[in-house]
Amino acid sequence: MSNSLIPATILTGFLGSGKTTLLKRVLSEAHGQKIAVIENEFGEENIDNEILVADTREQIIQMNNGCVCCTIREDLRTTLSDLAEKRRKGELQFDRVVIETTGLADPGPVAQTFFMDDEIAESYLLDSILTLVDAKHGEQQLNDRQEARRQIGFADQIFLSKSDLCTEAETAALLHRIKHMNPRAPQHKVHFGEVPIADVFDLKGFNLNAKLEIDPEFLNADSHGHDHHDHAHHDHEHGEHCDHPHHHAHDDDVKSFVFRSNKAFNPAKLEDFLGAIVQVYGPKLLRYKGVLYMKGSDRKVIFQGVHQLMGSDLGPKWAPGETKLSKMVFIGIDLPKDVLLQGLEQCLV
Ligand SMILES: Nc1nc2c(ncn2[C@@H]2O[C@H](COP(=O)(O)OP(=O)(O)OP(=O)(O)O)[C@@H](O)[C@H]2O)c(=O)[nH]1
Repeated sequence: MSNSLIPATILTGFLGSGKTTLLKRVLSEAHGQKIAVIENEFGEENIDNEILVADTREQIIQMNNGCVCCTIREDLRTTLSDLAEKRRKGELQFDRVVIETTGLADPGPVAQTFFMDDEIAESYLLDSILTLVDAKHGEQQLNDRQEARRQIGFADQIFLSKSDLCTEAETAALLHRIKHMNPRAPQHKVHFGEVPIADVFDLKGFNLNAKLEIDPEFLNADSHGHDHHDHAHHDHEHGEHCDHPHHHAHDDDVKSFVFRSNKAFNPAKLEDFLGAIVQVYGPKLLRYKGVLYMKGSDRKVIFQGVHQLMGSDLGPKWAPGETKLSKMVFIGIDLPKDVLLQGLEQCLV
């Protein structure tokens, strides 16, 4: 038991988005689980016994290779390493770790800490990044602050708080905008942090074998224009179409695009291309993930990454009768979509 990897969850969201509210709720509902919480700020409130709090100062260090996108949080590394050691020695018992970032934090260096430091990677498994968005102030925050937009781009799961303070139309518009920034993160409204624990833990956002879930509506909207049906239950004033005026009003720098093809990839070409891409665009790439159809293999290849850190693995076999298809989603800041799509196209057999 103590030898198994400790799951870690990053809880992020802009100032006042409801992180603490959600965390308290989760801690009170996590029946039987002991959760270590790491906060990168001092809370003035009393923390009960089950919660461990470590004071951590914001400090981002640059790694030797000089890549600005490959940073780890040294304070976090030390805290995680101390916690794991205490757990090994039996001095502390906990089943998982939640890291609550400050509202202005960039989740990138926090996430990378789990992949770039061997000692941390041997003790922990990053499960997911959860991003809270304030329904009332989110629109403005996304307009004004890149931190808020990056938090969306990194997310495995979006929680929308305070929708009780907004109209249905406002909420729908915000969720629509977020979906374009990050199509792979499911969206859930939360009322004062009320969420089923299954939406919070063991999401396997960084698991190479996890299925790639992209909202089919998004795929349709992206590739075929406006011939799809709109979100079933929202009574959008603009009817069936995806191109609401609000959609065009925001040209968010955090964007996503999807690559799909029925043709197989040439593995060597693709490896070269992706290697070059992450070298050049690493700082701008937030998250990317794909299920790949490779020539010469009867198995799926799964890949995913954060900034320049990319991992890939053999997945399950293509099932008999299953349509072989590559599907990749890239989420980043001002990515040159056309260059990347054309480049990928050229890696096909
Ligand atoms: N109306 C409403 N208020 C909420 C909801 N969720 C949280 N709040 C309130 O929003 C305020 C901020 O919530 P916090 O949980 O402190 O937010 P936070 O993200 O931890 O804030 P910082 O740590 O300052 O970034 C508090 O007053 C909460 O009670 C919600 O669903 N609806």
